[in-house]
This record gives sequence, structure tokens and C-alpha cells, in this order.
Amino acid sequence: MRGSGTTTGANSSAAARRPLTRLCPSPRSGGLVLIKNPHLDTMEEDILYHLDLGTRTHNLPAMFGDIKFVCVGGSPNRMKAFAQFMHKELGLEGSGEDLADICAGTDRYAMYRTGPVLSISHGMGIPSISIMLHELIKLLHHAKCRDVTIIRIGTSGGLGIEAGSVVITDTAVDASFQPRFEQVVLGDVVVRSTDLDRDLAEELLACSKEVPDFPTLIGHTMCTYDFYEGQGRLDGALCSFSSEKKLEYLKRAHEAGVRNIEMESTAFAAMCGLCGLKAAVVCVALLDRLEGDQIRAPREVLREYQQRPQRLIAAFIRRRLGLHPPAGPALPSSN
Ligand SMILES: O=P(O)(O)O[C@H]1O[C@H](CO)[C@@H](O)[C@H]1O
Ligand SMILES: O=c1cc[nH]c(=O)[nH]1
Repeated sequence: MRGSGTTTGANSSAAARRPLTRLCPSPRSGGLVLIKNPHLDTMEEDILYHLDLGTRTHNLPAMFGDIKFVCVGGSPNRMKAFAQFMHKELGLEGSGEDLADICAGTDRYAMYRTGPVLSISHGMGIPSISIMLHELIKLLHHAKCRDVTIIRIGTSGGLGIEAGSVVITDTAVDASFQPRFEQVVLGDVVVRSTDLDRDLAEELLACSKEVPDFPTLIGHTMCTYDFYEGQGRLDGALCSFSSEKKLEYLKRAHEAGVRNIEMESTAFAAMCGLCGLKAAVVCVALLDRLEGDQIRAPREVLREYQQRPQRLIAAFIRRRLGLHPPAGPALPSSN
């Protein structure tokens, strides 16, 4: 059901669902990013407010037209470290330490580019990633980018897997284990599909053989609106359920195929899918939620865990670009 949407009248008891055909991507995009908004064509200027970029103030095709890989993740420091790491992995000139934040004029998001790779932070949760993605997707469109692959590299809570395992998402599901992203638009609930690119997930799994020092697997990723009660944690400021109910819920999630839990994947999958971007979600598990709620691993261990998705994606990008692995073990810096 990729590319389709249904609305549920939030105020109607009949809750009729009807297809939103205007949201279907054209199969003939020629690798360009698809923007599903007729109003954009009527605007003389588009200000990408939260990125501190715009179509009048910046030459977006010159700045970004050759971007082929976009990597996103919650933390600005992680995404800076990833850009610096990629700089080295691509064998580009200089140390990469001096890469500038393209969005320095705003402190909402941070963005770095090195070679054909763009690295951007998105903050925590669906509202934050959704704003960033609206502006990023328009940026790629204005820049006339073609054949872009976009990957979220994040952290998550594992479900029945060893801490430090990396999960490549096949399907992003909501907190009811359904492959859907629901958003209220003009008072109606719009339901969008959360399919991700299966071939890309398999390609990433194949690349994981190049980084064999941690387990990598494919599974469903559950996306929630909250880190605490929303993920069945007993340790928030509020908790309205027993530890038995929590475990029963997490076990049901595991039986439904969920292997990790985070807070952005459904919105990411839905928005990228509708706009014709090949997308993947690759997150490391910081703990096994069947064993506890608090993240107890030492900071050094957590830093090394965060580098795992970055190393896998570096292997993938190098392979796509036909580059050989660099000599010696390379690691992202410790952000
Ligand atoms: O590690 P990142 O990418 O920030 O994402 C995960 O970490 C945050 C919670 O700690 C949530 O945003 C969740 O999705
Ligand atoms: O348990 C976790 C860990 C990281 N991110 C989440 O959303 N949940």
C-alpha cells in the first residue's frame, strides 16, 4: 500500500476511510525527489526556516545537487562525528575536523556535508523529525538531486536481542504493531503506509558482513510517541500499569516481529516513501527491554554502540561508490 493514504474523520463516528490518491508517487520520477504539494509551484521563494536555507538566499542546486546519500540521526554531535568519519572513509582531502555546520544560523538542527554525503540531526520524536524532513525533502527537490538514498542511524531499545545489536528495519510499526503512521490534518486522521525499501535492507545486511564484530539483524521497529510510558517503561514520572502488564505488552510486540523500539521510524518511512526516496532505518539497541528499563551501560560502551550503525553505513556507502575499505580499523570519533 506504499504511496497511498486514508483519512479517518476524527469527528465522525462512521470514521470512513477514503484513499488519498493525490499522495501517490508517480512511478516515473526519474530518480528525482517527489514533492506532493501543488502550492509550492505558486511560491516565488521557499524559506526553509528551521534549516536557515532558502531558494532566494542560497544556490541550492550548486550546494547540494550532487548529494547521493543523506544520513539522519537525533543528536547534532553524532551527525557531526558521522560526517567527519565519512570524510576519512571516503579518502577526501584534509582531516575533516573543520567541516562547517551548514545550518549554523539556527540551533534547531545541524547539517554537514562531505563528498556526496549529507549528515543532519533531527532531534527527538516524530514532531521534530517531521519538521526536519519537510524542509530536507524540499531542499533535495529544489537542488534537483537524483537517486538519493536516505538512512536514519539511531539508537533504540532492543526486544529479545543482545545489547549492542544493530537492527535494520524491514517495517516500521506503531505502538499497536500496525505498519502505519497516523497524523491529524485539518482535524482528520490521515493514515500513511510505513513500508521501507526491502532491497536496501537486504543490501545493508549483506554489508554487515564487512563489520562482523557485532550482531546485525533485520526486524520490525516499533515507533512510539514517548520514551517512558509510551515504551512500557516503569521508571518515568508517571506510570499507569503494572510490571506484569508491561512484560505482557513487550512480549506481544516481540511475537509480532518487533526487535527494537524508537521514536521516529514511522514518520520517517511514511514521508520518505511518499516522496520517492529509498529509505532505511538502522538503529543500535542500547539494552534489551525484556531485561529492564534503565540504560545502565557505561558512557564509553554507549559511545561505541552508537558508532556501530555509522560503521555499517560507511561500509555501505563505500561499497556503493566502489571504494575499497580503508587500511586499518577506522572508528568514528566518540560522539
Ligand atoms: O538515537 P536517536 O536517533 O536520537 O533516537 C532515539 O533516541 C531518542 C530517545 O533517547 C529517540 O529520539 C529515539 O528514537
Ligand atoms: O529504549 C530506548 C533507547 C533508545 N531510544 C529509545 O527510543 N528507546
